[in-house]
Order: sequence, then C-alpha cells, then structure tokens
Amino acid sequence: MSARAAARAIDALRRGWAVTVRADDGALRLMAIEGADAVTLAGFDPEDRADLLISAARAQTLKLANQLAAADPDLPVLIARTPWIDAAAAMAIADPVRDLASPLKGPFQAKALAAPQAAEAALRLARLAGILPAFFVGSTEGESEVVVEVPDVAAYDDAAHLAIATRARLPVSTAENAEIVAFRSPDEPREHVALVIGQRNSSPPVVRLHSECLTGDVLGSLKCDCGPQLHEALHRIADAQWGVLLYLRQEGRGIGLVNKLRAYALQDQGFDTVDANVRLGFAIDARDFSVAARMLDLLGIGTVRLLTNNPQKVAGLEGAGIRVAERLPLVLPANPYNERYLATKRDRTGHQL
Ligand SMILES: Nc1nc2c(ncn2[C@@H]2O[C@H](COP(=O)(O)OP(=O)(O)OP(=O)(O)O)[C@@H](O)[C@H]2O)c(=O)[nH]1
Ligand SMILES: [Zn+2]
Repeated sequence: MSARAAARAIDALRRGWAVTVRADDGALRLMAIEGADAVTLAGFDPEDRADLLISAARAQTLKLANQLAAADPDLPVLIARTPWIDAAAAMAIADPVRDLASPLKGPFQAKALAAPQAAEAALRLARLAGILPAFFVGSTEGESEVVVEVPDVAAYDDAAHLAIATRARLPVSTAENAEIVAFRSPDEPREHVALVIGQRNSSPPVVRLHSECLTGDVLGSLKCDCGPQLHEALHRIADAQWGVLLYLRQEGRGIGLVNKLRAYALQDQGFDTVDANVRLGFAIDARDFSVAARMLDLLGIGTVRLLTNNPQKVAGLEGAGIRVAERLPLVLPANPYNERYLATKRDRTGHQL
C-alpha cells in the first residue's frame, strides 16, 4: 500500500498519460478523456478498440443507464467505442457543460463492467486529480508504466501522514497576535495551514474550518459566502481571545478549482449547486474533515467550539475524535447573486441557516 503510487497516478492522469488501476476484480488501463487529443489517443489505442468509462450520473444524463437495468445504478458505466467517438466527441461525452452546445450524442452501447472496483478507484483518482471523471479504457495487454492499486488510493486520502512543517508569527489585520502553522504530507502537494490567534487558555478554542475558495476568498466573488465568512470568522476568533482558523485546501468542496468552475458554468445554465456537482459525476460534498481533525490533534487541541452552519462538519470532526463542545452559527447577509446558493445549502445540504 503506497500513497506514492497514487500520487504518481494522479500526476500521470493530469498529464494525459496512461495509468493502470488494479483491483481484486481486475485491472483497467486508462487515459483521462480530458486533455486527450488525436495523437495521444492513437498512441494509447492504436487499434481503435478502447471503450469509455463514465460516472453513473453522467450515464443517466446520456440516457445510458436504462441499457443496464440489472446493474448497480451507482456504478460507473462502460461505453463501447464506435469509430465516430474521436477525442473531441469523447470530450463532449465527458463534459456536461458542453451539452447545450453539442446536444446530439449517441447512439451509445453500454457494456458490462468487468472490474467495478477498479472503475470506482479510477473515478476517485479523477476527483483527486481535479479532472472530469471520464476515461478511455484500453486493453491491458501492454500495461502502463504507472500502476496503482485500490489500497494506494485510500492511503493517499489518509491524513495520518500529515505533520507540522514549520510555524511563524503572522500578524494579520484582525489579530496582531497570531501564528501561522503549515502542515505537509509527504505524498500530497497541497499544504494546509492553521492561523492560531491569541493566547492559548484552558477554555476550548473557537475554531473555523474554512475550505479554500479562490473565487470567494481572493477575488471577492458574490456567488458564495466564503469571503465574508472567512473575515467574519477571523473577527469572531479574535474577539474570543483565542482560537484557530484552519485553511483547508479543499477547493470546490474537494473537486478542485476547474471542476468547481465547471459547476458554475452549469449553474449559469440553471442547475443549483447540488445538481451541478452530481451532473459532473461527483458527490454533493467530496470533503473529508479528518484532515482538519488531524491538524487540531497536531496543535494539541481535543475540544473545540466550532463556527459553522454545517452539521456535517460537526459530525466529521467528532467522527475523527475531536469533541465539539458547541456549534456557533456563522450566518452572513445574502446578496442577489448568492441567494440561491444559500437557499440550496438550507434546503438540500442540511445547513442550519
Ligand atoms: N462544488 C462546488 N463548490 C462550491 C460551490 N460554491 C462554493 N463552493 C466551495 O464550498 C466550499 C465552502 O464551503 P464552507 O463555507 O467551508 O463550508 P460549508 O459546508 O458551506 O459550511 P459552513 O461551515 O456553514 O460555511 C469552498 O471550498 C468553496 O470553493 C459550488 O457551487 N460548487
Ligand atoms: Zn466560495
């Protein structure tokens, strides 16, 4: 079991290189559809025999699920490749954002999936790589240079190897008495940080788990409430005299920046946050809060007062061994652009707003 093998596979998929995913039920030799072109596709599949692997949700949109009535409706779906499916056509199959521009797809033929465990691991790798969950599947006769096994993918997601890399004083506008602590894991390039504000005392700290949002945190996007929540959280922690803001590199609730922006493009077409994620082939919320629990643990914090409206954050922390003594709501005024986003949080993801 090696997180390093998963790291290599993620890197290879992003570069458009072939990867073999091995599971107990078989192996799949894959290349991401995203980023493939005529040349790389011909190199991967010289005999034009590769199939396509897509998520269950995408198969449903493409009206493919009914071809597989007996199969598990949550499993990825394999499509037989016909000659008309070149790299560009495959991208239109993979990317729901293009559905309006290229609505005519098919006819398709779904095929039985021989290695469902390998297929599920492949989709998980796509999320970790921040690419669309859609692949060409070639013959496994010539195995790829990069081979990954299912337990490797689980090991990559495991926060156990996270450690404090360094710490330094960082006076910020809301709190001059603050220290930044950087966390690193040997196989994972994303570095999480904690801002520890004020002087540690015997009461549980006020803690905020903030998931990265480039558009909201940096650019002042009005589509979400992340920027104002970030600043309000810093003020609330400073007012409480001591606490911690965890800045978690979980952009787009764990699907990555590009996929989040694809979800935004779908929202421009009328889908809400939840449906946009599902349509892309991802979970509604792909975050794992055990990384936050591990960071708190490394900071010597076992009990917190948590700033959040999201009961899943409370459950995620408690499930990973951190006691949440109190939930402190963090509700900010809506604007015309994020009204629907907030309503979706309230009505569909259980946020207490
Ligand atoms: N996939 C996706 N992610 C989004 C969207 N809008 C915002 N995000 C991401 O959602 C995350 C923000 O969630 P948070 O504010 O940390 O948490 P929350 O689940 O809303 O719960 P609170 O603690 O109550 O704020 C960030 O990673 C954003 O990038 C969207 O439309 N789609
Ligand atoms: Zn945001």
